[in-house]
Amino acid sequence: MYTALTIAGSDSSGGAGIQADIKTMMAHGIYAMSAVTALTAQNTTGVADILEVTPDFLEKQLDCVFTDIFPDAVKIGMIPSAGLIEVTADSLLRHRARNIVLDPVMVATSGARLTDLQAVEALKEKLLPGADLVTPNIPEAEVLSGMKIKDGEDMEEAAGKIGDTYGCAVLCKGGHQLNDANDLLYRKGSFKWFKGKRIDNPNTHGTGCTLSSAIASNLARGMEMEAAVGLAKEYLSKALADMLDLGHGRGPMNHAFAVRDWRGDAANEK
Ligand SMILES: Nc1ncnc2c1ncn2[C@@H]1O[C@H](COP(=O)(O)OP(=O)(O)OP(=O)(O)O)[C@@H](O)[C@H]1O
Ligand SMILES: Cc1ncc(COP(=O)(O)O)c(N)n1
Repeated sequence: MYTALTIAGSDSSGGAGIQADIKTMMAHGIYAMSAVTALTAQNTTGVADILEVTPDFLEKQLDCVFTDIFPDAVKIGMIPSAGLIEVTADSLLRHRARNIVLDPVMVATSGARLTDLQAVEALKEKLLPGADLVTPNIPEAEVLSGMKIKDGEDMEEAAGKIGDTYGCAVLCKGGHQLNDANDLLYRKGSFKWFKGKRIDNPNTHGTGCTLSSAIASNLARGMEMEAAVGLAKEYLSKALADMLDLGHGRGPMNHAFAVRDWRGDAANEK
């Protein structure tokens, strides 16, 4: 059995964070494990509160996982503070973690800040250099590259800057563009565009978490980076195109499309 670990925050509404990661990994046939960085009280309309774990407790979770069931891939999502980032980076290095996919979560779809400003600096200094792939959306790529992004050419320049500065592959996600949903992979000096048709669904809560967990799941199976990204984008598009509509705000996607074969019916029908 292939295994993966998510290091992220819990989303009480189940659409993003640890919950989205585990659903995605399960749908990929991966044994999913988690190290929780924070509890969030949130739903589709916003984040009511955040309760961080202590760095010491995060370190213990990571030690427990790595010394027992070594993960074939690691997905990193929301880490709210610099102290928690430092512990994570040290632990990944100490345990020689592999296939590390870093989603540099900063702000939720609902607009709430999920990480403080010192955490962004620690992310750059400690986590990016050890990651195999970092997956910023456009606003995050602007923060990491220090430049404004208006079009595809700017995405290429920003992804190149981030990749060359931190020595990792970069997937700049285009979900925040108006007309299409094209993502750009920069790796070892070359670019590859993953074209996506924009799906007319406002329920995009957790798209970034889902995409990065799907990539980590594919890497855990031993897939090459390009194939892993391409297949992950296909999974994300299918989950979004299923048009699940839950909650009063920006709702989650449907991972259940992937288990319909087993159920023999539409798992989301009520
Ligand atoms: N309306 C859409 N139609 C098709 N694909 C989309 C749409 N919105 C986002 N995506 C895709 O979803 C993935 C995540 O991209 P996005 O830029 O939304 O990341 P994000 O902002 O980190 O996500 P999150 O909503 O979790 O914060 C990308 O592959 C992107 O192309
Ligand atoms: C615990 C947690 N992690 C990540 C996100 C980002 O996801 P989104 O931008 O879709 O709200 C979130 N809202 N909550």
